[in-house]
Amino acid sequence: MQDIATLQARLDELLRIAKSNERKQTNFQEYELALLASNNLHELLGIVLEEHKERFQLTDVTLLLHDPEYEFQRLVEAQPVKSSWLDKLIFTESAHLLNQYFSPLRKTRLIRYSPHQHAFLFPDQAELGSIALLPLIRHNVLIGSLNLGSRNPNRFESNIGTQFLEHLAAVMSACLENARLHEHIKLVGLRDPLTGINNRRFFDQRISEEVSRAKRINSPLSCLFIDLDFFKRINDHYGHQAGDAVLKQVSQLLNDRLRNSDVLARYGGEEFVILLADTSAEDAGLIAEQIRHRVEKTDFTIPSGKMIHATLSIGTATLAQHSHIHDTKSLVAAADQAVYAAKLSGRNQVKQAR
Ligand SMILES: Nc1nc2c(ncn2[C@@H]2O[C@H](COP(=O)(O)OP(=O)(O)OP(=O)(O)O)[C@@H](O)[C@H]2O)c(=O)[nH]1
Repeated sequence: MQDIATLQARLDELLRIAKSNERKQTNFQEYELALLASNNLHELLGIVLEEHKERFQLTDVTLLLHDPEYEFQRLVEAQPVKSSWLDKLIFTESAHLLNQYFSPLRKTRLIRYSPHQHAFLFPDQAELGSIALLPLIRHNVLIGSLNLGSRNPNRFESNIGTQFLEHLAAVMSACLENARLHEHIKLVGLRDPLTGINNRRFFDQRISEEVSRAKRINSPLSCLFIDLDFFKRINDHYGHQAGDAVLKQVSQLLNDRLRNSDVLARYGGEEFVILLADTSAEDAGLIAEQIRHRVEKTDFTIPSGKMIHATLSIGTATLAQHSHIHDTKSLVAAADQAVYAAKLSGRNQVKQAR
């Protein structure tokens, strides 16, 4: 009799566990479907930063993303962001910082919460007992971590199975990457979204046209490569929004200086390029010097309201008849070498390609 009762109790227990697992699985599946059905980055972030917590009865859910080029931040900031997300969406430029939570195995970690070690991942300062840190991996690269926090110290313990969580992390990584690419493609076009000026793709198309034209009418064509000096320091000292503000103001200043026939583009991060049609090497040098001087004298306003200074280095090159600079490739290469020479000679100066 005793045996049957024990057996029955055991069966009841197993049935209870099976039912609970089934509920869990359904919940995970529904959640995954919602992630997969999301249409854009903001919708996806809403699901992760808001729905996740309620659905799985957690105290806090945050997302840490590795964002060395500020791309995610820019895509997120392109639309209004709920203030409640600010403490839940964390960016880092440092792969090292992210790796330190997972290395070397990059496995899901179920651990006791330690304010000393984990406060960065949970800026809300909620009272947490245990946490799960899920590495988000895409194409073998650690792109971020999903951080789940519970007040209950026993909710995430190392002996609990992590299968569901690992599956979820894989789906979330794919969705994040997908949303990022999707937003990126929308922005690519021929304009640079930050500064509103032409982007490199536009420049690459236009330079071939300009070179053909210059050769056809036998007119000089000058190219200016412009690179902000020690720009990393601006980001490091004042934050990347300050760096962005300087980039915008520099593009405005360059734009104001040019004629309609000139071509201005953002070539890369803190690099700009200008094509000056019908402009000799000498005139290009004068224009470059004016630009350099104006930037040096400008008070750039950053979001904190502070005024800061910046300088830039410029390399100029001119395509002309009987010169070794005679096609697109040699023109770009010569201007690039000249700006490099300007940097080497101490920055905040103009160098002309020979
Ligand atoms: N804020 C901001 N920073 C950017 C952007 N694109 C690139 N950067 C930053 O520009 C910096 C360029 O750094 P470096 O290539 O080391 O050059 P630098 O500090 O300007 O030094 P020099 O060119 O040698 O004078 C990096 O820190 C990038 O993160 C952007 O769109 N916005």
